[in-house]
Amino acid sequence: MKQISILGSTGSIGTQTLEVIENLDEEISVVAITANNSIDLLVQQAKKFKVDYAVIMNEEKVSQLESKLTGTTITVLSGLEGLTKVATLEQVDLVINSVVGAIGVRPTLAAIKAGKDIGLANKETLVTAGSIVTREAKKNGVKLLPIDSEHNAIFQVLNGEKSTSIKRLILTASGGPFREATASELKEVTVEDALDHPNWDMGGKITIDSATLMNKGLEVIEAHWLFDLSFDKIDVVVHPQSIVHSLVEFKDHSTIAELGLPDMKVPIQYVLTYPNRKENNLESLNLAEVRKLTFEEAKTDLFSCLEYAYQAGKVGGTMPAVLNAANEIAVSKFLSHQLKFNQIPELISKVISNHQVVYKPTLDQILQADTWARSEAQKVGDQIC
Ligand SMILES: NC(=O)C1=CN([C@@H]2O[C@H](COP(=O)(O)OP(=O)(O)OC[C@H]3O[C@@H](n4cnc5c(N)ncnc54)[C@H](OP(=O)(O)O)[C@@H]3O)[C@@H](O)[C@H]2O)C=CC1
Ligand SMILES: CC(=O)[C@@H](O)[C@H](O)COP(=O)(O)O
Ligand SMILES: [Mn+2]
Repeated sequence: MKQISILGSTGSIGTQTLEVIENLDEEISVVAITANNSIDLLVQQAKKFKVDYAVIMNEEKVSQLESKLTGTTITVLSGLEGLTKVATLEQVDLVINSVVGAIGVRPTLAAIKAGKDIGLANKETLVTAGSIVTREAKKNGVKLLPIDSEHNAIFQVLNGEKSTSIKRLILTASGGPFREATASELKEVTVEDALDHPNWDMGGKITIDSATLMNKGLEVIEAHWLFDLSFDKIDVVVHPQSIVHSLVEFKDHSTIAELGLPDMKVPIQYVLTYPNRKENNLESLNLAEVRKLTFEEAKTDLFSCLEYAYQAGKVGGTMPAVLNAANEIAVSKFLSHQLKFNQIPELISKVISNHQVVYKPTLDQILQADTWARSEAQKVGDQIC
């Protein structure tokens, strides 16, 4: 039986992972689950899935969690140490990383060094430390199985095909809720408007990233590392229906895509059962009902985050970590009404232009750049709002 740890079990991907496991015609044992603050949901999941470990990131909530799990055999752990411990447990075969943000870097690296395969939803880990994560994965013979819908689609299309056969990848983007907005309308959008994604029901941070197109920018960098391709071979096309999850154009001009209804349970299940496919009760795609699949260019003049991500990716070194950290701060400021929507790219642009890049960085240098960018972003945020 496959044994797994789920980092971030209380989030959008985490809860859907548990739902897939519950409905799967294959026994998967959930050994450990983790949350940041959501104690009640964590306790409910821990009891239902009879886990061995429940981890709470926020150290202030440990005693609360302990008291709610009194009388069970579940071990309570906390903080980054707890996350790292459950990512490296002897009995675990696969670690699902569905936390949000660069906080996922250390547990992912620890899991890889312990020889665990990774089901990776947490794109910020690859954006921040892709060079080290992919190097260590190769060295330790572990699989990085992408959960992110576009990368999962490409992974399925490639199915072991050599990267030298690829002409280019084409990542699809929904365009987000402001695909048709003008520059002046973008200045006035609210948090509520930005959280209203047209096709996907996701956590707050990624939903804002989709609205700014930073999500697609992060995904371009994620694809660079996962599929070992230069940035000039990774394109983005806006596809408002989110039915075509991404495409690969091969050298011979065959272009192959993976299609489906927008439902993350499909890529999650593929990762859980990989390399096998299992029956499920999800809905079939009915193209006659969908009727129209449309495609258009991304408006990088209005959504400059996508351009900044390409630039940061091409510069390399510590720059993508800085882009990511600045974005994490900008999004959290926007969500707490301290920044306007159109100030998100402004803040990121100022932070990346103030950064002194370290090329071929060590993990410590990457994490230092991440820390620097967070504090710089706070300063810039205070100046511009
Ligand atoms: N949702 C989706 O459909 C998709 C998501 N992704 C990626 O997957 C990742 C997760 O996204 P999503 O599930 O939407 O996010 P959510 O915000 O819904 O969930 C995040 C999870 O991580 C936990 N968490 C949050 N902050 C921390 C922290 N500082 N330390 C440890 N744990 C933390 C949360 O705990 P708590 O509940 O206590 O806050 C929660 O369990 C992101 O990287 C996202 O980009 C990729 C493709 C699709
Ligand atoms: C479901 C998923 O993979 C998200 O990353 C999704 O792609 C977000 O939608 P956008 O295409 O709007 O960024
Ligand atoms: Mn995606």
